[in-house]
Amino acid sequence: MTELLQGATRTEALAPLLAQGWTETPDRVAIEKRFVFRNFNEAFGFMTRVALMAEKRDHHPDWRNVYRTVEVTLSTHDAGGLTTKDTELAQRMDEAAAYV
Ligand SMILES: C[C@H](O)[C@H](O)[C@H]1CNC2=NC(N)=NC(=O)C2=N1
Repeated sequence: MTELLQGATRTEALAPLLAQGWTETPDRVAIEKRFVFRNFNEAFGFMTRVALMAEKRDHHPDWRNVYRTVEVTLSTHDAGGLTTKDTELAQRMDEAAAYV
């Protein structure tokens, strides 16, 4: 199982993501972000790219799509919080969102 991010390692791993619009959930076991695209086609294209990536990594987002917005929450369930699987997927999602 991937180790929980804790202490200074956690702070360092989260810093760039918080600067890119990710926030910690109030219970601190997950990070979340709302992506807003120009239209549904772009939103669903993003979800398609991320879905393939998530399946390859066996690490999947909790997400909700309404028209052109996609709300995402990331955590590692079996670790009970945040791991590098989440911070890495978050970074890849930001890259996928920029590719529209
Ligand atoms: C059995 C399988 O590896 C696990 O259920 C995986 C699948 N995808 C997952 N995705 C996420 N976000 N967290 C997990 O803990 C997780 N676990």
